[in-house]
Amino acid sequence: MHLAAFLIAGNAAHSQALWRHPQSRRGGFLELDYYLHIARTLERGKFDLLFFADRLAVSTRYGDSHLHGLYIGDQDATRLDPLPILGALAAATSHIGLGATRSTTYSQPYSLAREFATLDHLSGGRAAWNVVTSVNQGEADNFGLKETLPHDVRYDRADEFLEVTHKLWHSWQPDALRLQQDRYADADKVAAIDHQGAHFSVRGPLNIPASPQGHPVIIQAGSSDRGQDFAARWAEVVFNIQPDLPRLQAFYRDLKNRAQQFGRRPQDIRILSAVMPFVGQSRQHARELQEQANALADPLVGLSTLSSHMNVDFSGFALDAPLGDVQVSGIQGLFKLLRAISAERQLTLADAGRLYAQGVLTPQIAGTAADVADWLQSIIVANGADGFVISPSHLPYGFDDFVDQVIPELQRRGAFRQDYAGRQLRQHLAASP
Ligand SMILES: Cc1cc2nc3c(=O)[nH]c(=O)nc-3n(C[C@H](O)[C@H](O)[C@H](O)COP(=O)(O)O)c2cc1C
Repeated sequence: MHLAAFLIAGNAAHSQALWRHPQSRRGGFLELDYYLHIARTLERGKFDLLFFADRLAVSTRYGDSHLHGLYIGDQDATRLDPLPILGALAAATSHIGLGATRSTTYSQPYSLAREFATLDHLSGGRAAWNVVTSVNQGEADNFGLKETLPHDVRYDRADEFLEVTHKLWHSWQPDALRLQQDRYADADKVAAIDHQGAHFSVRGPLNIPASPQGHPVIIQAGSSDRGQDFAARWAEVVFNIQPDLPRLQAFYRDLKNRAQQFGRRPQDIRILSAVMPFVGQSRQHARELQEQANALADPLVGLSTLSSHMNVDFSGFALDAPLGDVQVSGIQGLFKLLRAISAERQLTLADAGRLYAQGVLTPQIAGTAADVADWLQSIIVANGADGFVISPSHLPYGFDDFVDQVIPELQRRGAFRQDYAGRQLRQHLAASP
């Protein structure tokens, strides 16, 4: 079983009520020690990695203005840049993987290759990149685009982006740097990449020597058909959000098969599914924790976040009517899922907004440590996932209960590592307990 921790360097996580939770430290996301506590707790729990999701705009789709999202504190209201935070966490940890989101639509390959090569050197081989193509008009507005690129064009650009960054990361042979008095580097072991493509023209080489991992671990979370092809070609870790076992198994089977179509082995991709655990001393206590968190979820916050994710303004839709079928250019996989759940449970738009605010459809598990461990293991055994993205309901202490209660239970069962076998992230992902 592999475990990743889901973080946003801001007021929310998957739960958009996170900042309103009585146990959350409001404004803590602006302070370094907030992240240091989280990272040290997760490393104590032997997590494979922690990673920060990210977005490059406040929500501006709901009501075609930023006022609503900021007034009520939706998922995109405030986000620090995750990479400087990871640099600080690299100094405070020694084993846990450190992942950050960067957009292929609003970055340049050369600068992004430097950011992650730098992190990989400074962390001793623990860097990971969650590759996104970005989803909404607010981001396009911040980067000079009249409108967001069409969905599949974003992925075509992303494919070329990954080709260029991999060429750059490997433009130095591992032993090229000599640091000798008479020879700084074996220059003939460092090659220009001379990339000329539809989207990028990059000469290279990178001005950073080969890093410990060679290149960062590549993470992706697309769930559309095109998104899954992209993942099958490039991703070593794939995140997904699926509400039940049949959907988990279908996604797992499909993606593992796609990997083989791209000449890769099924085990080359670790599929981690998002889950939000509520761990109690009793089942009743756990349910109370879950109800307390969910009661803080405001339907209009969820609709503001939904508007941002789907790049559609839901402010004009009737709250008491079902969620209609609209063409979305954002996270198509998630919208399809929300429509299916809304139909199954006959949700109104307000209900769907509340559900979305609770956790962006991330399934919630409430129970004792043994109950949560049972559920996690049942998904692994049923080939629903290779592991999980653990999503917090509050921060900075939202992972403490899981690390203090569920990890020891999983370790006792032999279902999770007792300790790290190596120092690098790719080693954690290769190891099975
Ligand atoms: C667990 C998870 C985390 C994600 N994190 C981000 C993120 O940080 N930033 C972002 O723009 N999109 C994020 N997404 C959305 C996907 O990265 C992807 O951009 C989106 O699913 C669109 O792809 P699709 O149309 O192929 O589904 C996330 C999705 C999932 C399931």
